[in-house]
Amino acid sequence: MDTEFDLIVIGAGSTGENVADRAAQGGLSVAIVESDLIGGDCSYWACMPSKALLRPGEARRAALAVGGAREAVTGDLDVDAVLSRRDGFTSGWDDASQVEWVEGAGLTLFRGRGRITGEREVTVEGETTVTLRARHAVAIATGTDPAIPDIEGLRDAQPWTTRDATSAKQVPGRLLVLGGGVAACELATAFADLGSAVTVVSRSPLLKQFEPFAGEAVAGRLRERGVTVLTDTGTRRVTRGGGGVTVETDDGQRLEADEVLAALGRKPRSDDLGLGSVGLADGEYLEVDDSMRVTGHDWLYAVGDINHRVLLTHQGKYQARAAGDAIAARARGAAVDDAEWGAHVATADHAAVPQVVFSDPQVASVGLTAAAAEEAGMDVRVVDVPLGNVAGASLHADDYEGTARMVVDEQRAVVVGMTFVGPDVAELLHAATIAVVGEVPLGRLWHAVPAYPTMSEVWLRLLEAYGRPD
Ligand SMILES: Cc1cc2nc3c(=O)[nH]c(=O)nc-3n(C[C@H](O)[C@H](O)[C@H](O)COP(=O)(O)OP(=O)(O)OC[C@H]3O[C@@H](n4cnc5c(N)ncnc54)[C@H](O)[C@@H]3O)c2cc1C
Ligand SMILES: NC(=O)c1ccc[n+]([C@@H]2O[C@H](COP(=O)([O-])OP(=O)(O)OC[C@H]3O[C@@H](n4cnc5c(N)ncnc54)[C@H](O)[C@@H]3O)[C@@H](O)[C@H]2O)c1
Repeated sequence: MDTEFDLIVIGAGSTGENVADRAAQGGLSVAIVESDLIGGDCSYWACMPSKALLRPGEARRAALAVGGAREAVTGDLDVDAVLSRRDGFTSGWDDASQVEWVEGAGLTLFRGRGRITGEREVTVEGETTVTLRARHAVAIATGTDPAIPDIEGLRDAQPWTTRDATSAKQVPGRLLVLGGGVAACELATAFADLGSAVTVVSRSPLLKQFEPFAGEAVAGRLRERGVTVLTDTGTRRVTRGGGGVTVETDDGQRLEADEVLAALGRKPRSDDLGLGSVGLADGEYLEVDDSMRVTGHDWLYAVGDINHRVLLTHQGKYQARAAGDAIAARARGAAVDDAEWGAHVATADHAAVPQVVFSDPQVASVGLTAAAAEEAGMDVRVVDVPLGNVAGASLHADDYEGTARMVVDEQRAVVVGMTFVGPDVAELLHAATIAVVGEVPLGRLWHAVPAYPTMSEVWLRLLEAYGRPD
């Protein structure tokens, strides 16, 4: 068995697969090490199953919002059918098709736990133990685990994590969701759709990293649908007993449910990676440059969630393309284009990250919020328009409600941030991403004509509200 490769990748999630693939396409021999399912969290316990749980409720709501179609909706969701469709997306938590892909991509797969045991050396504990050596580089793409913070009784209560919620086989009658971030909002929406009586307990407003109107809209709709949303309320204590769970909040409320979901952020999967053997701290996120090279270690890369730049699948894969190409270029002794926006760096991580929250309503944003742009010292102008006034939106759904916000850097007259909130706004986002990444001057955007009657005409409303530059 070959044990020496140009590149060894630890972790075959969406990020690790892409680092390995790019490097292999660049002519390197690549080993990829995975201790669980090939495909990682996104395929089995995060993006795909969560969106599969959310989509049926969203489709039902979309039909209910259109007169004529509304009359055809005669029942609730079929929970078993929803869970079974979700199981289809995770292939029943079987990674055979991903293994086929790995083989087709020319990668060598080692199943087992990988640990760094020295410079350019990885030991894999699987059915047998094998020590691999890297001629050029090792890339860590081990992702994150759900964090269980030190809330009294929480760990002992064995809460559901996002992993349990996305792979749930049953729908709890009453579900308490702790947290107010993206996972909490999406999973509260999904389980409310599936019939749970849901209570959300968040120590801050919902979705606080987005424009304030986003979390307000999501909290408003959850409440309209009967979900109890407690914001600015911490959790004091959690106890499990008598077949259920009790949560006591900081403001003295006592909440009971059949299950509690801790959607309270993530922690790095780096506590058992052997980082100490090369002078790095165990259990921490890894600090990297824009080509994902770990500070002070020119042979070591950290890509995706594990570097904590942006915890999103598409951004991890973007980093992976840059890092895989950079590793291949450096191995060949070729030039590395690491200038801003170059081929071998992930510049967009800093100020042009797109994200969609698949809540009700959806939230789609890219770049900076108004507050973040101001904090960055920009001369900011904010333009808000109601999406419901756009012809395409009024056709899309009766009484369509939504908001679009454009954040402009006045000095450069370019868009630095955009947020859309409303039903089905996800697909509006990429045009905004192009405007932000391309730094398209506002005057030129007037020539990007949105088709009539689509929701994209909101761009025209935003430009008109801003005023045509001379
Ligand atoms: C509920 C939920 C929903 C989400 N939805 C979205 C979404 O809609 N869109 C989006 O962009 N992002 C979403 N995210 C975030 C997204 O899931 C992560 O950003 C993404 O999965 C990170 O990919 P990764 O490859 O870095 O890590 P992972 O996917 O976690 O992959 C890491 C892999 O490394 C393996 N591994 C770890 N340690 C070792 C070791 N020592 N040896 C061998 N193998 C090891 C693991 O088993 C795993 O397979 C969601 C997250 C959650 C929790
Ligand atoms: N659609 C998507 O793109 C999507 C969906 C889900 C998750 N994700 C990503 O996955 C990552 C994890 O999601 P998440 O929602 O778990 O993380 P998050 O960081 O978005 O939210 C964590 C929440 O937990 C709260 N919290 C943390 N510690 C707490 C404590 N001790 N007591 C009370 N509250 C506490 C925070 O205030 C926050 O509301 C995020 O980066 C997110 O962007 C993306």
